[in-house]
Amino acid sequence: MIEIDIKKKLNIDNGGQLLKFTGKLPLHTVTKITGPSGAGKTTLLKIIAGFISPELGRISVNGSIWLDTEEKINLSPQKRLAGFVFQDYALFPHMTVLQHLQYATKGAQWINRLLHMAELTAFANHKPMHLSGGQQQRLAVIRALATKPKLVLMDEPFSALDIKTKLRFLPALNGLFAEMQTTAIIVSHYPHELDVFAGNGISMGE
Ligand SMILES: Nc1ncnc2c1ncn2[C@@H]1O[C@H](COP(=O)(O)OP(=O)(O)OP(=O)(O)O)[C@@H](O)[C@H]1O
Repeated sequence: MIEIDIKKKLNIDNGGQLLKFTGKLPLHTVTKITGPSGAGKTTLLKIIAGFISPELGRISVNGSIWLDTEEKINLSPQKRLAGFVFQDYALFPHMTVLQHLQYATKGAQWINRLLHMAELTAFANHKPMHLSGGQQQRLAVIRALATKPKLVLMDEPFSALDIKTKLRFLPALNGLFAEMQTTAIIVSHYPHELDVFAGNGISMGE
């Protein structure tokens, strides 16, 4: 179980808005987060990953404390070991597709499997600027999975994919999550695109 109870001030320069989130998210399944723009979905994912610190709160994962502002505990992102798919992909411009994956793992078979799933095998030696938006996004997804993280946090990870690609890629991803017993938290503006994943939905800011 991931137990979250946090408070974070948002928009400090613009009047202030409080992001309050309390929830218990089950392990080994997908939690789907939706909500209007500005509700704080990205901020919540970054707080769970450890990239942003809330003013107040507590996060524990399977009993181990990642954050406790009262106890002054705040594990670094490196210690939380979550895979993260950023909304803007955050790829390395100077690295090829293959190098992105080799940076994360030495497992050649695993890399080949991820490339195949993302339909990127033929593009292994391409740098991001020579990939389409959808290919870049699929690379961001498989890079996040390359270290075989127990927890994957994905921010709008399918927004650049066309419907046919989604119909192939999402079920494959779902199968991989089941096989690896992955806990995933996925933010999407389109809740129905996540129907392939069993799991709970959370609506923020409505
Ligand atoms: N590190 C931060 N500290 C304080 N406020 C922040 C921080 N990062 C973003 N914000 C503010 O928090 C608000 C919510 O942003 P966030 O990106 O989390 O929303 P969102 O629900 O993901 O929106 P979208 O669906 O448009 O991506 C924004 O108004 C933003 O300016």
